[in-house]
Amino acid sequence: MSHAKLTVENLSWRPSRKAPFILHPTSFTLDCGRILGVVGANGAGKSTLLRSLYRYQAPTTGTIKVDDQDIWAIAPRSAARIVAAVLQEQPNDFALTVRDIVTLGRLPHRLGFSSPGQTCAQIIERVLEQADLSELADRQLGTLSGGERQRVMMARALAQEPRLLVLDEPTNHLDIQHQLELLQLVKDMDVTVVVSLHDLNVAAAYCDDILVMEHGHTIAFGPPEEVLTETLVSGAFSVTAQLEKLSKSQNNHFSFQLNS
Ligand SMILES: Nc1ncnc2c1ncn2[C@@H]1O[C@H](COP(=O)(O)OP(=O)(O)OP(=O)(O)O)[C@@H](O)[C@H]1O
Repeated sequence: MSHAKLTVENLSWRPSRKAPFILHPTSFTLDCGRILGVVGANGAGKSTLLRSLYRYQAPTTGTIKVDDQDIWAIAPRSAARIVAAVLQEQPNDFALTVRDIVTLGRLPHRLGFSSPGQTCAQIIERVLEQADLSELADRQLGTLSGGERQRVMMARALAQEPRLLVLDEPTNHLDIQHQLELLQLVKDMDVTVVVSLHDLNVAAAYCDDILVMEHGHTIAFGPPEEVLTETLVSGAFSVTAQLEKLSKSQNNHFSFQLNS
């Protein structure tokens, strides 16, 4: 895998010509290998932004470039060699085994209907191990827990060897250990990442940059310590946010109260 620079310029989206914009024009640059956390209240437009980034929903305006390649100007198969996604919705290929599903991640790299070669098999075994799935490799998807399935989707995306990885709330369904392991895996990978997260403390701990959305607008972009202030977070989430330094870890930590 190799990471890439992501350049988003004037990106917007609305469902139709007469409909209001759900994503208002947004521009940002994410440097090679950085992790961008996208945060915002329910309905702020996070998934809408991500859908254009993983080439599912065509932008109404603007461009998305991974290094110099405009992902909406190339064929879907070529784009699938550059961008991979892990989504909230999980597939229902219940009869396929974990290894079958992870092997699907290699499809964009295969010629026609050729069968997977030795390099491909090595990549699959490596990502199964990275996602702590080696022991489940021959189990059918339908027999796995929600958290195990989520890790399978992560392994499939890694098998794609993307330069940009887009994750829409990837820690849903995961217990604390597997949440931390998945985020550490993301951090250790040689790939540029855009991830939507609801937990601001997790976002601050694992992301290099944060993009805050409110009503379809990008209201802040930058390193967590600059962006995630009490005032901005309180406004974006309509709560009273309090930031304190934890005495043991010295990490910044948000706590929240309903506005009185
Ligand atoms: N195809 C569509 N047609 C009309 N409205 C849409 C469409 N897709 C999304 N929306 C609306 O756009 C808004 C933003 O949705 P989006 O899913 O991007 O928000 P989100 O920040 O990901 O929310 P959540 O945290 O709840 O997942 C929501 O009000 C949603 O109902």
